[in-house]
Amino acid sequence: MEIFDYDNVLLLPRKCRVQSRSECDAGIEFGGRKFRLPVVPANMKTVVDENICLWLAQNGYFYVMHRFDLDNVRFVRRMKEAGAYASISVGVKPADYEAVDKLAAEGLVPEYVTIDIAHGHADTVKEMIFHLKAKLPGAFIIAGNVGTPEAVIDLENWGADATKVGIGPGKVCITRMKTGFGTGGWQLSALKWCARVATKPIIADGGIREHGDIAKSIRFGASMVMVGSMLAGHEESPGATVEVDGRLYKEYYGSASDFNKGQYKHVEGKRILEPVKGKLADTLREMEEDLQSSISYAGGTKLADVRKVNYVILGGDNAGEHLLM
Ligand SMILES: NC(=O)C1=CN([C@@H]2O[C@H](COP(=O)(O)OP(=O)(O)OC[C@H]3O[C@@H](n4cnc5c(N)ncnc54)[C@H](OP(=O)(O)O)[C@@H]3O)[C@@H](O)[C@H]2O)C=CC1
Ligand SMILES: Nc1nc2c(ncn2[C@@H]2O[C@H](COP(=O)(O)O)[C@@H](O)[C@H]2O)c(=O)[nH]1
Repeated sequence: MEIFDYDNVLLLPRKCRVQSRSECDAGIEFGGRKFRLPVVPANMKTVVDENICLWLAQNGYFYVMHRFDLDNVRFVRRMKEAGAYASISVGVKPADYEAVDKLAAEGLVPEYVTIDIAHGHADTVKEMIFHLKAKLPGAFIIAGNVGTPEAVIDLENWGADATKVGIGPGKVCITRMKTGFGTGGWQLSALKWCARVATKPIIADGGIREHGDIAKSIRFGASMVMVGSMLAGHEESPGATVEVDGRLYKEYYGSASDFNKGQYKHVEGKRILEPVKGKLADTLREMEEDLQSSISYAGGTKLADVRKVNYVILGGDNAGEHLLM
């Protein structure tokens, strides 16, 4: 198997077919809705909050609300009252089952439910998928996180409508160091490996450091890309603002960090400071423009055209050109 990652792959251009990049559509259909970008901010407490999720929904973006210290029933009700779609996260513990039951009892069916646990290739996820299918039929179920084709096949067979791939490539992740496991350092080739067997959409989760990494994720099989650090640290981001040597930063911490958990137990995440980088809307607009450029370099007019390009691997044992024959 070829092993590579975002920083040692480049995509190869094809003859341009547009007069202007504005002709290129970076939008994506996902779970029955069309979104402006194949990008979803990570469902983390320092990346999204209720107001950001509502803004994203009302402005044509996909979002997944986090599941920490949150009343999912109240959140779904608020989104519905605002005329927006609801997209929540759940875990696999008794409190998560209770929340699902309450939603069902009140007739509040979220359009999207993400089962979000560290080791998503698990019977606990299978049981939650079955429960969601029974109690909230019609919800689009995303399940993860996983990092192998076997896991993608199992989750799909258990009923997941999309899978989330990425164990440990995140910027505040320490899973690799703490456990010796994961896709950190080879996330892009793990995505390619998983996408070969997937029959439903994949969300590539973690490790995006540049806007161009979004196009690379699409090339190797992602339908959607989950982004944490690059979408944290904005003026409206929920993390606390910290001043260091006269410069402003926002905190960004892992969901499995002691900062999120409130205790030091099974910690697999850390806290960092992200320089404050303006408004979220401006970053998303720039991502869209950059993706439109990517599509034009691919010789296409739509996102799926990026899937057709050749690529090179720079340096290392797998270095070379890879042509689609
Ligand atoms: N993408 C990634 O690489 C990672 C992401 N995270 C994020 O951190 C957050 C917290 O995750 P998580 O700790 O799973 O959530 P929870 O604390 O809600 O735990 C979910 C359930 O899974 C169990 N569990 C957790 N890790 C493992 C494991 N390695 N093997 C077996 N069972 C496990 C827990 O039990 P118990 O605690 O008793 O073991 C619990 O029953 C999530 O948002 C998750 O996405 C965390 C780590 C890696
Ligand atoms: N191993 C851990 N992974 C975590 C934790 N909290 C979140 N995450 C994952 O990271 C991505 C975001 O990655 P980034 O590179 O874009 O910053 C997020 O979506 C989760 O999957 C954690 O505590 N430990």
